Amino acid sequence: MTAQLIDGNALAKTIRAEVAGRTQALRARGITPALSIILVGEDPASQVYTKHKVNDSTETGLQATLERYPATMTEADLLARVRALNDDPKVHGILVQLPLPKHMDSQKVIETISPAKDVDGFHIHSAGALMTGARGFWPCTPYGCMKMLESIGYSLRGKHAVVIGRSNIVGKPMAMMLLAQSATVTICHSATADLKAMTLQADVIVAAVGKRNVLTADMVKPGAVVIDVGMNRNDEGKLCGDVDFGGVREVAGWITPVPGGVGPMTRAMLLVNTLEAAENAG
Ligand SMILES: Nc1nc(=O)c2c([nH]1)NC[C@@H]1CN(c3ccc(C(=O)N[C@@H](CCC(=O)O)C(=O)O)cc3)C=[N+]21
Repeated sequence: MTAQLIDGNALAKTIRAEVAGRTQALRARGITPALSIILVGEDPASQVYTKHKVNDSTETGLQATLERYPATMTEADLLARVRALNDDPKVHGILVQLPLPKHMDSQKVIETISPAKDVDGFHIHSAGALMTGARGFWPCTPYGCMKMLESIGYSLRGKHAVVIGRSNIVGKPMAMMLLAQSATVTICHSATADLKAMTLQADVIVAAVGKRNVLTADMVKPGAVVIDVGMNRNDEGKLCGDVDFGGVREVAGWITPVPGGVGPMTRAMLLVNTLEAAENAG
């Protein structure tokens, strides 16, 4: 049996349509949701990603501004720019594209963003809110994964979810979101002794490592839901995830593709967070 596909492009489109409707309603009240994106340096992937985010925003009726600065920008100047955006009532969301040049302390930059405008959900305030169940912005990638599970009507209660990866932007917040839905959650990482023993017990597997073929067919319980957060290139230069898609799709019950899976959902949830930042302000 071949797994059913969870189509991130299609779901993201539905979410964007909802955001567009709510944005229109806000604009009728004189508030235009506005996102400021800061890109420092010339990283080609970052240039593509930020352009995508601006286009998504514009097409959905939000206002997005891309500010570009040279890699030689000082950290002090960047912090000053972030503070100015914090103080600008017309700006509802602030996104500083990562990675930043090496001479900057990314965490310090993120902590300078006002939690009310932290639409990436990377601020410690947002992380703490997620952990305690308080209101706050959820990081877009794991938030998008939760929406994908919701879209197939999947109940996490009592299920075993295995998250592979423990980053602050995906693995850890993903585990918190799954836990909040009453899943039993295991977080695996590079020091996990027997990854396969863990994943074979999983009803849901989220692969968020950033390495090809972290999850292969022999590691998956028949019928499991497999969510692939990876964004890698294969030997032919084609985009691929962390999951051996061809093999795993023959075992899993549901699977997300790369491209067209978690990536578009990440961008859609950024729009949702920005809209909600504007709704909160209005
Ligand atoms: N402050 C900050 N916030 C981020 O959210 C952030 C960041 N920095 N730095 C880089 C990563 C990466 N990221 C992606 C989001 C969507 C796709 C995406 O839409 N991918 C498409 C393919 C796009 C393509 O063709 O390259 C897909 O999977 O179908 C990819 C990558 C957000 N990031």
